[in-house]
Amino acid sequence: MALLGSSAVEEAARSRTEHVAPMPLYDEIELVVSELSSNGESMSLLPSPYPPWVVMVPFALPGETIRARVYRHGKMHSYGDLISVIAPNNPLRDDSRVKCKYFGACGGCQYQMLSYETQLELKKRVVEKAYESFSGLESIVVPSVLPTIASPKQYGYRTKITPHFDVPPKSGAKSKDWEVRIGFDQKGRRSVMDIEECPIATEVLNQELPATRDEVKRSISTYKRGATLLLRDSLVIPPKDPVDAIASNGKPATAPNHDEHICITSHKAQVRERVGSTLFEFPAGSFFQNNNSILEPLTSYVRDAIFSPPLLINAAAEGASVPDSQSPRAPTHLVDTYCGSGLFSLTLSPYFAHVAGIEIDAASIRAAKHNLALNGLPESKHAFHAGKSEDIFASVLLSSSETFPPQDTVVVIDPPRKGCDESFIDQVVKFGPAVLVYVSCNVHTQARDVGMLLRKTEASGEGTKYVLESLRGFDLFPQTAHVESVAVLRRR
Ligand SMILES: C[S@@+](CC[C@H](N)C(=O)[O-])C[C@H]1O[C@@H](n2cnc3c(N)ncnc32)[C@H](O)[C@@H]1O
Repeated sequence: MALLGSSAVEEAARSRTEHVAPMPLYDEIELVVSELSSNGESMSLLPSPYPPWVVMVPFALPGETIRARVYRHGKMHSYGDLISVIAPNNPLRDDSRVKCKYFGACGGCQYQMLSYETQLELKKRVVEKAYESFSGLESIVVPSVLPTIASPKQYGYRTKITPHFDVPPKSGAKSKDWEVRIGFDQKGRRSVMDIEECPIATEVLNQELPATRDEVKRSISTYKRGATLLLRDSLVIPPKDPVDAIASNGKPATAPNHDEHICITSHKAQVRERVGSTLFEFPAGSFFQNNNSILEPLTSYVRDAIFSPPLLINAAAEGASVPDSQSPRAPTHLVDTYCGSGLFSLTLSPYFAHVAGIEIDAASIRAAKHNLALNGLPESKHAFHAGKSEDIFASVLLSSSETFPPQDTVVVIDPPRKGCDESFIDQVVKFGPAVLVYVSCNVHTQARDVGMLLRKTEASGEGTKYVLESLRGFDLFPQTAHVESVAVLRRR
């Protein structure tokens, strides 16, 4: 941990004191916060005469003097609850900004007391630090991180929430006063908080939540174990068959309003979302990004990053004409790996002659194929493959029916939080596409994979070289410490 300093870390390892906490559990302690961790928790060094030791406390800000109670120890650090802010960092902190009555206890949001500009700046810093610490790349090859792109909606944006609950203990003293709590995890605890509303969730989800909670409370005795509920915002899907549009009284139903939002609670039911002019339908239980308001800016950014590299934009802005030999030819083929129901393949489809998608979830692949027809896109130029990216990437690209010339191909990589399998990176390196766009909700695994990709390319000795052209955060998760990161790599 940088805050401790490498000599303190080495000394603790030598003396085997890394796990010897210098204070007992539940001690209350006064701290001055040094900085924020990438998950938004404050980090403070214990004051002298304690040995070097960090205490992580949520909901506190750099420069603040706080009182905290330690509840868990780790290696050279402990976790504490915030008891009070003795000296707030004004104007960084403004508690009148907080819109949620559960803020400060719920584990969902970390940043409601901050201005939105500060949140964006903190997320830029998270991307910078991730590349400093996890990419293994020399700073000279890492470009300056561009300002974080703001979310058009900063509250009321979450299109999916998953409140959960436990069942009553079978017997014992606790079972007498037990009351069902339906909501989200309490910060730093394994206990569920009872949550009646969530201001970062969309309006229809908040409208539906009371009825869903009441239903669980009414039927709690029928549950053998705890469960997780699903509430998903959807546009109304028009009936396929005109017969469906006949109301039960036999008269034609009033025409449904297809821009109306409804709440879907069944995993198997279809959800509809619109991104720009592209419609997506997918099963409610399958993956789709949770902040619809920023998806059009995100997909347009990826398109522009592919076709208008910053070098060309800068040259054009300065009035210089770019010689043909220097202007890269426009890619014609797109491979969307970890494609879900086709967010990138479908929104970018008009700009490519051939598009392939790879996704592990067969239901999402069925949805992607359905979404082609939904948007009137030709089946002939698209191919969606169900399977693991690491198992089928090379075979998809080498199959005789779909030829993807590496020098004309863009590969979009958008894996889950754990990042890519190394064997997938090996296949990408071997293939050597013209452009790589790596989108990730975990900038730490992204930095690790991008570093690996650049080193493996250098080591391959095939003469292929990539430039890490741009890095930028997108704020898919306002009020929280999470950031989506987009890295663009171009073959030179
Ligand atoms: C972060 S999501 C991105 C989905 C899509 N690009 C989007 O933005 O809607 C990651 C996707 O990767 C899929 N996935 C997970 N492991 C995979 C693997 N080994 N190979 C292919 N897809 C995988 C998940 O099912 C999920 O749909």
